[in-house]
Amino acid sequence: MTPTTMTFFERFEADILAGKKTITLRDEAEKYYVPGSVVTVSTFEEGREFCRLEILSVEPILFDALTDYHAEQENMTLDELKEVIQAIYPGIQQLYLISYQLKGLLKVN
Ligand SMILES: CC(=O)Nc1ccn([C@H]2C[C@H](O)[C@@H](CO)O2)c(=O)n1
Repeated sequence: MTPTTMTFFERFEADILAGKKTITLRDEAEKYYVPGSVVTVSTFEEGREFCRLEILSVEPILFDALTDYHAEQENMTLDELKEVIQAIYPGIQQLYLISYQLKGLLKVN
């Protein structure tokens, strides 16, 4: 079944809404997103919905193949990006690069 939701750590919300963060790198468990589908995005911490994203592509990529270009799309340096990924997924090699575009903001209650 096509996933319809995605979570992000709250600290990345502003960058996503500003269009500064246009990819995310996830593990095996999140490789099932479907290009063309739209997902509702909420914060991991509180489950607060804040936007909708259209999934543009999902591609496998190895941790060791990450470059400055990927970091730029995450609005980070490559060192920062690698540190973030290792903190979330210790020791991971196989990642999935999910690119997306902002489809709409969700109203704050
Ligand atoms: C909250 C959750 O379930 N998982 C993740 C995994 C990754 N991210 C962010 C962190 C980096 O910007 C990229 C690369 O992994 O994606 C996230 O916000 N939440």
